[in-house]
Amino acid sequence: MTTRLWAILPAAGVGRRMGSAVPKQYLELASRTVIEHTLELFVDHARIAGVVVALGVEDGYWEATAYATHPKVRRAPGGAERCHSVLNALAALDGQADADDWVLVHDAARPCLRLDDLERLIDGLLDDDVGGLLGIPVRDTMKRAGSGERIDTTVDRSSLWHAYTPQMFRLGLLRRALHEALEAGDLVTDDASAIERLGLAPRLIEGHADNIKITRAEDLPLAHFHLQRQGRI
Ligand SMILES: Nc1ccn([C@@H]2O[C@H](COP(=O)(O)OP(=O)(O)OP(=O)(O)O)[C@@H](O)[C@H]2O)c(=O)n1
Ligand SMILES: C[C@](O)(CO)[C@H](O)COP(=O)(O)O
Repeated sequence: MTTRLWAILPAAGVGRRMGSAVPKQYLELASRTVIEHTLELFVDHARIAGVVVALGVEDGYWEATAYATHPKVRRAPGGAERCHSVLNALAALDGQADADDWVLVHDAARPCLRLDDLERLIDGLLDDDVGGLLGIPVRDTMKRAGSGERIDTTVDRSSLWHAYTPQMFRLGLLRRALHEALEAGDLVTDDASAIERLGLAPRLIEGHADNIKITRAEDLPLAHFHLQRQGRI
C-alpha cells in the first residue's frame, strides 16, 4: 500500500485572545471565512487523501461553510486543548488510514500558508525517519522576562525558530506521542513537542513568515494583506 497523506485541521478553539463574539476561524476574510481559506489548499491538493477538521462541540458555524458536505472533508469532535483535538482527529481516520501514513497538522487559524511551502514540507519529509514542521528563524533579539516585566536575561537567538504549521508526522508515531504526553499531564501546545518527548528530533523546514496564526484582532487585516500579496484574493 502506498503511503498516503492526510490533513488534520484543529479548529475547535474559542479565540479568547481575539476577543470576538465569533470564533476566529469563522471570521470573515475577503468574503470567505478564515477556515475556508485554510481548507482550500488541502482539499484541492491532489496528494492529500482526505481532511479531518476538529470542531468544537458547540460549533454552530461549520454547516454554513462551503466545505461542510465536501466528500474529502470529515469532522471530529474537538477537545479541551489543541492536543486533545488533534488526537480526536487522528481517531477519525481509524479504518481508513494506516499507521505509516503521514498526517499534516495545520492550524485552521493559519489561512496564509503558501502552496510552495506545503510542497517543500512534504517533499522534504517524505523519506524522513521522524517528520518535522515549517518554521522561521527568529529575527529579533530575544529577552527572557524576570519579575515586574524587567529583563532577566538576553537569550542567544542564533538557533531559535518560530514553530509554525503544518507539522508532519507518521500517524502511528504522532498518536503514540500525544497519548504519552497527555498521560504525563503534558498539554503540549504543538505536535512536535509530543514527538520531542519521545527523544526524537523533528526537522525544521524554513517557510515564509506570512504563514501567520490569526491570534489577536490586529492579525486579521494582516492576513488580508498577505493573501492579497499572494494574489489569492
Ligand atoms: N481546544 C482547542 C484549542 C485550539 N484549537 C485550534 O488550534 C489552533 C491554534 O490554537 P489557538 O491559536 O490557540 O486558537 P484558540 O485556542 O482559539 O485561541 P485562544 O488561545 O486565544 O483562545 C486553532 O486553529 C484552534 O482552533 C483546537 O482545535 N482545539
Ligand atoms: C501549533 C502552533 O501554532 C505552533 O506555533 C502553536 O503552538 C499553537 O499555540 P496556541 O496557543 O494553540 O495558539
